[in-house]
Amino acid sequence: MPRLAIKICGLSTPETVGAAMRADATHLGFVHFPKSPRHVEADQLRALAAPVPSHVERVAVLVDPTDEILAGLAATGSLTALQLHGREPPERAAAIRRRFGIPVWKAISVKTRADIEAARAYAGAADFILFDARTPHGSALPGGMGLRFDWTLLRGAAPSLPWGLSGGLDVDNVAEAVRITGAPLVDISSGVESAPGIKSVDKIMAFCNAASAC
Ligand SMILES: O=C(O)c1ccccc1N[C@@H]1O[C@H](COP(=O)(O)O)[C@@H](O)[C@H]1O
Repeated sequence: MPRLAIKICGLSTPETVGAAMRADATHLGFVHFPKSPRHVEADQLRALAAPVPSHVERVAVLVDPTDEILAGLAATGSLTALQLHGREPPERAAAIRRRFGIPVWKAISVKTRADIEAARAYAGAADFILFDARTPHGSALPGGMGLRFDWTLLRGAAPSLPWGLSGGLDVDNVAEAVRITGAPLVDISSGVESAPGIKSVDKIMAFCNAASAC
């Protein structure tokens, strides 16, 4: 069976990037969204990603980004994927993929089974679907709030693209999440923090150990 892929998201310091690499995370995520406590500028992202070996994926997390923002990030030459975490429709995802030549992940906010079905519209437009919990109306952030959705909604869903699970994962629930959903990738941000935006080396290690045992 292929190993479970692990994405540690919202990294913003060399120490925690190092911890994620030592813990064998397969994907590192960098948030570029000024409202987020995890926001990193393009130069910071480039510096953080510099020591990361090429087999470890580097994913930028964005919310309804303009082409100008995307051009600045693409110019770092550091990224292997763009995670669109806003309201980008399939046409926008496809246009971004075409223009920047970087694989596109689309985050889908899930509350009901219909949300999971809606992801099918991204076949041919995006490369990967990330199912995340829907944040309450009026929230400051569309993700990274430690909220989970009903994982049983993914039972028998057979998504039309490669996919992963995020939203409210932590060291104590990751095994159950993978058992219920069969997710090939798990993505975590606030579950490996000691406070919003402050990643914990110990929590990163513990989460990766637990996920690797799945
Ligand atoms: O983490 C953020 O600040 C963030 C901001 C804007 C969009 C997405 C964001 N985070 C993503 O949300 C999911 C779930 O996070 P959590 O584990 O529930 O805290 C994850 O993919 C983050 O990349």
